Amino acid sequence: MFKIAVLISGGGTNLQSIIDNIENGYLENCAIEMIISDREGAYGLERGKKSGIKTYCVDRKKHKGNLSEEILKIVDGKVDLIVLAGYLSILKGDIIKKFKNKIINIHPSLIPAFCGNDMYGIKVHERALEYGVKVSGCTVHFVDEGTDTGSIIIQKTVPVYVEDTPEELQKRVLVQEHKALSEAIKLISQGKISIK
Ligand SMILES: Nc1nc2c(c(=O)[nH]1)N[C@@H](CN(C=O)c1ccc(C(=O)N[C@@H](CCC(=O)O)C(=O)O)cc1)CN2
Ligand SMILES: NCC(=O)N[C@@H]1O[C@H](COP(=O)([O-])[O-])[C@@H](O)[C@H]1O
Repeated sequence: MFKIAVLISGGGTNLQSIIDNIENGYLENCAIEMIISDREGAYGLERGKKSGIKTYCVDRKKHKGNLSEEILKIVDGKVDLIVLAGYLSILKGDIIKKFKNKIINIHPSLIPAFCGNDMYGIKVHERALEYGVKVSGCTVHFVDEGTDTGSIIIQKTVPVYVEDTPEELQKRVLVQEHKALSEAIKLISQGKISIK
């Protein structure tokens, strides 16, 4: 069984898409071993509890200096892949080394556009609309020491309309995020991803 830890910070629709794709057999050899949030009250934790998945909260405020170390203690030796699904804290230190090319992230833009520090959530779509892009989308990439700098695995595009609000663009991109994330997990679980 290909074991996954999913890290979240908010509503957890990307997490839910993984749960659903395991249940419907698309991710047939995968299992979510645990869900870890960096903030209390993240609705993604409720999603996990409803599906009988072990949940943890490693609060980013209580663990200001050792957040990544605390997460490593939970996942070390227990999972094959760590999935950042709307996770808004930057991972640092040993976890990056120990899980080299075994941590992936979903970002709501076509990296290298609209990414990096302070680029998350609705802000990404606000910047894209301000810039006037005609195409946006999402990126699944490996996580390294930088922010949104790891090797790209999958990208999916969406059209951008001049009348779009940030919320409308976010909603259109989110549909593609849910597809891209499970596609990447499936390929990795099948050993079909290699890095040049
Ligand atoms: N080592 C890495 N850790 C993380 C990465 C990564 O690429 N490398 N990706 C992020 C997810 N992310 C973009 O996809 C991202 C998340 C958060 C931020 C950011 O600026 N966060 C703020 C705090 C926001 C909050 O807590 O509400 C900050 O750090 O000041 C940028 C990009 C996950 N981890
Ligand atoms: N840079 C990271 C980032 O912006 N992540 C974004 O947060 C949202 C979380 O939604 P969810 O909690 O419903 O999955 C998603 O759009 C995800 O791409």
